[in-house]
Order: sequence, then structure tokens, then C-alpha cells
Amino acid sequence: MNWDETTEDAATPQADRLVGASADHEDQAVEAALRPKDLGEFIGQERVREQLDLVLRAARVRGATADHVLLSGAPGLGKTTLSMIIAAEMGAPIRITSGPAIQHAGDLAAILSSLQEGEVLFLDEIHRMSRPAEEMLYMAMEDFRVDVIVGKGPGATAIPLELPPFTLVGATTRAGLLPPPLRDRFGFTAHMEFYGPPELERVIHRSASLLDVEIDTAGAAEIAGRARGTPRIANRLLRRVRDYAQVKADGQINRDIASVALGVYEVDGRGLDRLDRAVLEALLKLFSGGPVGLSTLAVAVGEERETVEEVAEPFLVREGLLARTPRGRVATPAAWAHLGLTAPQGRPGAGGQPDLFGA
Ligand SMILES: Nc1ncnc2c1ncn2[C@@H]1O[C@H](COP(=O)(O)OP(=O)(O)OP(=O)(O)O)[C@@H](O)[C@H]1O
Repeated sequence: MNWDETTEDAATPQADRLVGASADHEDQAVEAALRPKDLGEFIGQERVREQLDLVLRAARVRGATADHVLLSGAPGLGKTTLSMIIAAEMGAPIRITSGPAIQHAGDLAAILSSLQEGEVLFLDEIHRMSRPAEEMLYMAMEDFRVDVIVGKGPGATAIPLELPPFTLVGATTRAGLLPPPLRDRFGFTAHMEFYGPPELERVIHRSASLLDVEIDTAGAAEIAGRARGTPRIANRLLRRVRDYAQVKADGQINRDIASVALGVYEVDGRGLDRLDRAVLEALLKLFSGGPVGLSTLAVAVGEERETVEEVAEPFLVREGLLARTPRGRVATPAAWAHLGLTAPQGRPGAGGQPDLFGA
């Protein structure tokens, strides 16, 4: 396997959060050992797995290179893992790079021209590639050919370069940002969903056995419930709970150990961390559940607007704890219940009272 560049963005505000979905340095070091190696080992995402299995089998039967594959979904759901599985199932080598690493068409030409026949090219964050590189990719995907431009201005000439057949696996967290001509050139598109608790429990049991950690069913369920639907977070929480179990107990993980350990790390029963709870608490206690503007809410929790909007809110919205309305942020009845607070009369969540705020 060849790494052209790290695929993770360590500079995101999420990077140092225990429940952040982007990979931190420790994740990068440990993930290689935890990655499922074939489709049979890959947990969950049944529909994607079944469809991909057909695509790959058919290509093998034809003795051909597999169609280009687009994987979309949030960070940490297994896109890199699946790309490696595609290469393994096809018995092909894999090259890994990312959109931000390809700023010039020449960068892409250099990678494409060095691919071997049948190789899998994994392009993470494909939506962040530069325009000229993107246009070069169209031709490469369709005709296995690129035009390399030599010289500048009126004297520039295009030298056609034949490429060996290869499989592009593009990954994106923002499928909607891909221009249709690029999207259309993928033979198979898979959308990866967040994982349910039973699947995350299986991920945790599998990782625990690879890490040689003893964990019982209730302990795995406790961690799964706080892992925000994301295997990467489940694996990270497992490692923190293992640390706690080794230092404070006999190394074995059960429900109590998992619950106390994650309490120490301030990850609550639903997977909210300190920032998430600070936003919710401000919304409920200072603004009676809203509506309140994003800037005001950000000042109240002492954070940047962007941090509240991009780091805390997506999960709170997904969990049905906060709603973004045209009049501002509004807490849902579930938010009051989660923090154990009672909504003032007449607010959503005040039990049997009318919803006067249209949230
Ligand atoms: N279905 C799964 N079964 C078991 N483990 C999984 C599964 N999906 C992901 N994982 C584990 O979660 C971790 C993160 O997965 P991966 O790096 O593939 O995510 P990603 O979607 O590529 O993330 P990013 O978008 O940040 O690159 C890996 O350690 C991997 O082992």
C-alpha cells in the first residue's frame, strides 16, 4: 500500500475531542490493526456490503477491473476501510491520496501515470480537489487516458497518455458538493449510514478481542450507546475505558466500569461531551429553550460561532435535541428530558402544553 498523504485533517476543531469523528494521531496508529480485512469481517452496512459484493464478484468473473466506486458518509464510518477491502477482494494494490493533496492537474497526472494495471486509487475528500484536476479525472475515469499539457500559452501542446485500467474509489462526506459529471462517472455509489447500537457492539467486541481486552455484553452496550453511531468513536472510547479498567480495576470491562470511565472523560449516556452539554444547558437555562440566535448562543458558552455550529450542533440536531429554525436555535422536549430539567409552561417539552413557538 502506498500513502501519498495523510487523509485526516488534524486541524479541525474536532481533532482533540474524545467524541470527534475525525481521526487523531492515536487513531491513525491503532486503526490499521483494527480494520476489517474483507467484506465478511466488515460489520453492518448490509445493503452496501451486499451490492459491493456483487460488483466485485462480477468484475472477478469477467476478469476485469472493478467499476469506479463512490463512498459517501460521515467521517469514521469505514470509507477508508472499505476501499482497502475492495483492493484486497480484487487482489490489487492500493494507492491512497486525498483531494486537498491534488491541487494541480500535474499532481494527479503523476499519480495516474504511475498506477499499475488493476490498482485501486483511493481518493479521500474527493470534493476538495481543484477544478483542473477534476476535469483531468473525468477523462481518466472514462477513457483511461489523460492529456498532459506541455508548455504554456499559444505554444502549449496536449500529449495524450494512455493509462492502465484502474478502479477509482472516491470518498466524500459531502456527496451533494460533487459536480454531476464527476458523480455520473462512478459505476457504483454507496451511502454509508450511521451504525445502530447492535452493530457498534459487534465492532467493540471485535476490537476488544484484537486488543486482548476482556469485555462483557453489558460493557460493550454501554460504550456503544455513547459512540454516536460511529465505529471510530466506539474504538476510541473502548481504548479509554480499557485504560481505566487497567488502572482502577482488574482490566475487565463491564457496564459499571464503562459507565464510570466514560463519566471521567465527560462523555454522557447519550454520547454528548462537555461542549454539547454546555450548548444545551445555555439554551435551556439562559434562554428558556430558545429561540435564540447562533451568535448569542456562542457567546453564552464562550465559543466561536463556527465551533457551536459545526462541532456541537450537527450531533444535537441528529439526536433530536436541538432544532435550527428560521427564528433561531430551539431546544426540543427531548433536550429538557436529557438534562433532567422541566420546561417552563407553554414551551415545547412542558408536558401537555401547546407548542407556542412553532419549533
Ligand atoms: N464496518 C466496520 N466494522 C468494523 N470496524 C469498522 C467498520 N467501519 C469502520 N471501522 C473501524 O473504524 C475506524 C475508522 O474507519 P475508517 O478510517 O475506514 O473511516 P472513514 O470513513 O474512512 O473515516 P474518514 O472519513 O475520517 O477518513 C477503523 O479503525 C475501522 O477499523
